[in-house]
Amino acid sequence: MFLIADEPASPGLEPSEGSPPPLCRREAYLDVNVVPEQDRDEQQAAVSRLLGRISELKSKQRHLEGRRREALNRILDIKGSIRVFCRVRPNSSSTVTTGSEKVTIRSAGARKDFRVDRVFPPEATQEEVFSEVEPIVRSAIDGHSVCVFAYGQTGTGKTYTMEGTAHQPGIVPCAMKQLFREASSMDDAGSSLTFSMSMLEIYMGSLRDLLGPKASSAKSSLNIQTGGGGCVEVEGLTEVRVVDFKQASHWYAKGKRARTTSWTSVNEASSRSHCLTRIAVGRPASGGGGAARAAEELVSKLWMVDLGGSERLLKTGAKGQTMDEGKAINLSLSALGDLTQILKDSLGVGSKVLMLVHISSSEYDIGETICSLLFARRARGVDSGEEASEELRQRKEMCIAELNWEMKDAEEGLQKLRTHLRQAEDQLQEKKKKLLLEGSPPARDGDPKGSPESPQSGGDKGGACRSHHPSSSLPRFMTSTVCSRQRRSAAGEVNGKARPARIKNLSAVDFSLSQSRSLLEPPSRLSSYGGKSRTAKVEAGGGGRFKSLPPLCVQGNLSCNSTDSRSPTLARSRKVSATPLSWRAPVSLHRRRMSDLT
Ligand SMILES: Nc1ncnc2c1ncn2[C@@H]1O[C@H](COP(=O)(O)OP(=O)(O)OP(=O)(O)O)[C@@H](O)[C@H]1O
Repeated sequence: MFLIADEPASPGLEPSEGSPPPLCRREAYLDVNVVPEQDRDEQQAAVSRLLGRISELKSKQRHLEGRRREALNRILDIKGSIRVFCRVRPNSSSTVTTGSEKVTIRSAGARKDFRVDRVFPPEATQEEVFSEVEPIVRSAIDGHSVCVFAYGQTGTGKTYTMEGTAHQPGIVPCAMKQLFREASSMDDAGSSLTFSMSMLEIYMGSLRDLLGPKASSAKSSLNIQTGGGGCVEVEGLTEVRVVDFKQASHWYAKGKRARTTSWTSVNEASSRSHCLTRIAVGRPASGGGGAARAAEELVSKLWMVDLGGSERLLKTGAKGQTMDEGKAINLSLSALGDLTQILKDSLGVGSKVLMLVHISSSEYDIGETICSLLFARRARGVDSGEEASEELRQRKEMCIAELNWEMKDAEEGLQKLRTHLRQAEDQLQEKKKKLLLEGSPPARDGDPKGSPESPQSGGDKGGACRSHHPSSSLPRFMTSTVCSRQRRSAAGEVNGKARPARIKNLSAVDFSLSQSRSLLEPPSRLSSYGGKSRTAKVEAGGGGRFKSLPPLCVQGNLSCNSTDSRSPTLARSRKVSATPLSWRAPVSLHRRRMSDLT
């Protein structure tokens, strides 16, 4: 059988009565689309070989993606699962001086140093800030839940850092862009990821859905529901599926418009609320288990939170008050108390928390600046000025350098693999086309050899909804006191068992616990701090998975390996029934108490 070059490819086409003249047949024989009968088997074999090659490349790709992911996760573990950065707002003042990990406050002949994980001086750009945040955001793609908080005195640049401007985009838009970029570079695995977005604010004690239809954008009653496995859902919260950065930006702009801002004497566009942007990254649950199982998704959440100004009440609500450090810290803890219930499934084992503390360098703001830095110290889990020994720091740095190398190596390997994969897939398409033209169906694409496990689904996915009780692993600065637990148990939460909960009860309890705790503590002063060092954070057991690392990395207290078996995942489809009660007033409750004190 011959096909004529200009004719449409019609499998099984036979020469008709008025067949073309011999010349025409001869031309057709020279055409590239013509596959002589005897070549068919060879073509089929070539297709099979290509399918095998593609399968092999994909398997290597999964392996390298796994290596990259593990290396990143270990880097983040070594750096600490709760990290604190400090950004200093541009101001012409010498009260605050900065090093790469140190902020120094000078006032009235006194001086105090505060250590954080990274300092961004006034001249730091948005790109510089995001470059440090980026690995943490990336781990959301890898299946970990991530919370990024901007905290600090009003007017110090929290919204600037999180939202940015049209020309200087902040963390939220940059993170959205990065998530989609990462997903698109992951080929098959990336295309199975889903992204959905929600925005809410906590305003005057109520939750407001910022992406809801106009009618419901007024104060609405959203309930916090805790599923059996500890998964937290805000019932009724709008969740929009987004497929690219453009869509995500559109919804983000809508949410920002709905956010309540108003004028205060301190900041012309002061945020009067905590604004929470959530991007839920969904991936198919691995492990088979039939159609029902396949329909399930594992979800990790990236929360980006712009907290309301930390001292507004003291400065604008209670004018003329002398700054009291204890009260200010108390207020900041209370702000986080607002969020405890909403975020509790994203703050446990395996999750990454980043607190971006914003300070002003002005002498006038020194009280709030110190409060913010004290809070940063507390959040970081370092109660004393003593830091890890120089030796330990060096070991950490060595380990991180090795793991960075490992990650870079894997990324380069992935880059090459992608090129080979593209080439093989192009060749396969060519071959298939030819076989189709020939009239014989090409061999079916088989699944890649080996397990079709999604690269994101294996291993420790502490960030995806977990079946352990999340409150058992909340960061220390968000955990409850004995007093609050007693009150909580009186309110009906028995033995920490997860059960449907309304935020009204728990949030109010968390609030008062934070408050009572700080009020019981003596006000902090520049000179006296005591407590534990942070070295325990980098002590990770385990070994053997990074055998190529130098001995330094696996000896002593510090290991590049960390395994965590306590992070089973929970499919998002688990939901609990609605409780038609709204929650209200923890903030206003708190404010009343604060004003009682002032
Ligand atoms: N690093 C910075 N570089 C340039 N401008 C900044 C920077 N930080 C803050 N600003 C500017 O300072 C002003 C106040 O910042 P912003 O609104 O972000 O403060 P905020 O901490 O979010 O305040 P509030 O808690 O009251 O909402 C804005 O005009 C912002 O553009």
